[in-house]
Amino acid sequence: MSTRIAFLKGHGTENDFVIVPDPENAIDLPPAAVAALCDRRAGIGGDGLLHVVRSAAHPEAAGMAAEAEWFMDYRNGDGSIAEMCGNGVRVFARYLQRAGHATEGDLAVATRGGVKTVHLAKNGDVTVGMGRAVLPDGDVTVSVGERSWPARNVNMGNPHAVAFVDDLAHAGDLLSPPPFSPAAAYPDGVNVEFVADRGPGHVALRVHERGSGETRSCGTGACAVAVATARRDGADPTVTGTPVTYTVDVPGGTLVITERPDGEIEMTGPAVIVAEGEIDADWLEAATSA
Ligand SMILES: N[C@@H](CCC[C@H](N)C(=O)O)C(=O)O
Repeated sequence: MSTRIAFLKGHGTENDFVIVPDPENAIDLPPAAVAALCDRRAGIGGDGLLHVVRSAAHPEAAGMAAEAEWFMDYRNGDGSIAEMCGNGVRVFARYLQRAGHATEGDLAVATRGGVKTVHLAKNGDVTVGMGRAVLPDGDVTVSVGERSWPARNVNMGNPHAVAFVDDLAHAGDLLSPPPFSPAAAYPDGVNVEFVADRGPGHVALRVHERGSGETRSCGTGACAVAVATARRDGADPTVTGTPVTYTVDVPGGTLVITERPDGEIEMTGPAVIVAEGEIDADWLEAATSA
């Protein structure tokens, strides 16, 4: 009988993840294994994978172990590595709570983007301190078919291009990454958000994620959108001392983003575990070497 590997499935505003608990970092997860697990037809299916490892057991996180017991080793659906995943870290915290490693209240989680504080609320919402946005200078353009838009370059630990559009349908089918220029703006690729106004302090987005394609939500993307919209609207809490909050509708739900006067950004939304089961290790090995 083949070995079995435990997994769970979860989502945050329908940004969905395969969760692989592996406290001692004993499971080999090369990019092909991650892509096989995230495959929606031949695998379990997910926009990405959350490898749950004790910080002390992972070479990229050992330096954060004193601050955060657990490391979110996040992978995109194509197996590539990303610096940060905002919905992922909220689902990661929900998993830790379910597994008895965390309780309601605050929890520190190590990520490639540094240690993040996550708050598990009584009402089921999960809030994460996402850190500060960086807005590099320089004009960026993104395009879809014949249309192109100026975009705001926003770094949330990972790269984003935020384009304001009249109609979200103008983003087309988003079956391939929207071209951008100049190429030097994003040497490692980019997540592209298309944003439409819905009312005061209220926007809606569609997103094409680097390494995952169009997804139903992107937490770092929603934060990038909130900051880009605030600056477009002439609001900068670090200058005025007044926090700014945006409701961001994503295809899979709603996220609430607040930028505080110290520049720190908080994101709140749901995080749900929907299933758990076992992966057949023989299948995974075969799928990985195929
Ligand atoms: N869905 C995530 C972002 C995941 C990483 C992204 N695809 C990248 O490559 O930067 C989120 O919720 O932030």
